[in-house]
Amino acid sequence: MTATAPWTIEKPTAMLVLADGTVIEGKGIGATGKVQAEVCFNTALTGYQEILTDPSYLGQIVTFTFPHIGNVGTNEEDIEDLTPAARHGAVGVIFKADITDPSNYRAAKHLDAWLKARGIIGMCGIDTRALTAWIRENGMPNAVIAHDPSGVFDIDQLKTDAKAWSGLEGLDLAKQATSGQSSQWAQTPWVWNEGYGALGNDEAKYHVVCLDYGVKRNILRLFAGLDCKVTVLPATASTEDVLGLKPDGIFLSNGPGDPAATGEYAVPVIKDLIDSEIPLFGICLGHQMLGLALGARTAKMHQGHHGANHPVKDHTTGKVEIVSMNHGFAVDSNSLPEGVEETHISLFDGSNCGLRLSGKPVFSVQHHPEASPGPQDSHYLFRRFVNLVREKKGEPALAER
Ligand SMILES: NC(=O)CC[C@H](N)C(=O)O
Repeated sequence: MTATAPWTIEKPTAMLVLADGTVIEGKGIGATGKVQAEVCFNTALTGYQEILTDPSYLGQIVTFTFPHIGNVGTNEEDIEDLTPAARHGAVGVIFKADITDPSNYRAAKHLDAWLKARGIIGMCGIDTRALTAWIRENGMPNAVIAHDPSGVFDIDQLKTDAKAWSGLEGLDLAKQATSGQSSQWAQTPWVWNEGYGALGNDEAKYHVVCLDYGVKRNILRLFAGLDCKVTVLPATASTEDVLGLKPDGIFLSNGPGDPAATGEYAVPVIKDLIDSEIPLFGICLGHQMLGLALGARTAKMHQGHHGANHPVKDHTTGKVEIVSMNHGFAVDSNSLPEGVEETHISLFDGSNCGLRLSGKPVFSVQHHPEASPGPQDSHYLFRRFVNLVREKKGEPALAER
């Protein structure tokens, strides 16, 4: 008797077709249909629901290197996008193993049903190690993922679709991922056995304005946990919209797509905000856009950084933090103009992970200090930001760690 590999598919109901014509067969899961996107791999062992709902993944298909995804089901709490109805997040997903029935006290829905409801097209039963190795070798490919329970696919058409997609480079997705209207945020971080809390109006000492390019909820919660009420503004907000709110601090959020493609509407506003002398903090896309506003360049990476186990060094303290990452573009360290200091680097490849502007309360990081999912080593960056606000008000600094 010949052993059958667990990923052998008798009747494929899903296809991943890469722009170079590679065809990978699998079993369809989640929503049906087809979508063009870039494939990236994520090495996190936990937190699939937060990953899939991170708006920074818009335009991407995530292949998880961890083989068993879905074991703890899904719930209403672990969603990261501000407007879940708009479904800003990953558009496709790839797992090695099929999804098992959930086993967790927080599970409210099977991952397969949740993927269907959210419109995420998926496939399982493929050798995700081989796909990951392919991406490491060749870079993140443009592709089409298709799921059809009939098992009938027009492969030539899928190849044409995969080739025809112009990719993430030059693509502005921040305008699409932004919540598009102003809103208030006061929810504080999740606490074991208690769930999420709320910051009362009289407890809010500071007011932070967040420019939303596709913000994750846990970033806003960490601000609220440090006595900051947050006003979230759309990506296209003007300098006057921001300054009119008289913020104590300004935050530039994470988000999808190419930072350089936001140059026309967002970067000029960020330049004005730097001049305002109000403490300014950026994360991921916000970091890249701040870099552009300061005169640096950004570039597409080969395989990007997506995971929850990346070592990053903070030059300002000499400490190494293990962080959550999700980016496919990066600020080119060699392009940092005078007066802009590189504060953090990736210990995987030396790429830029942070900057600050000398003489101004302005800094940003490439990684995701809010974690969600991931280690919480970088939470100190939120205190670093609040300390800039406190310094301006003549208040003593909080301990960073
Ligand atoms: N997480 C993010 O904000 C991602 C930023 C940008 N879209 C990138 O891929 O590099």
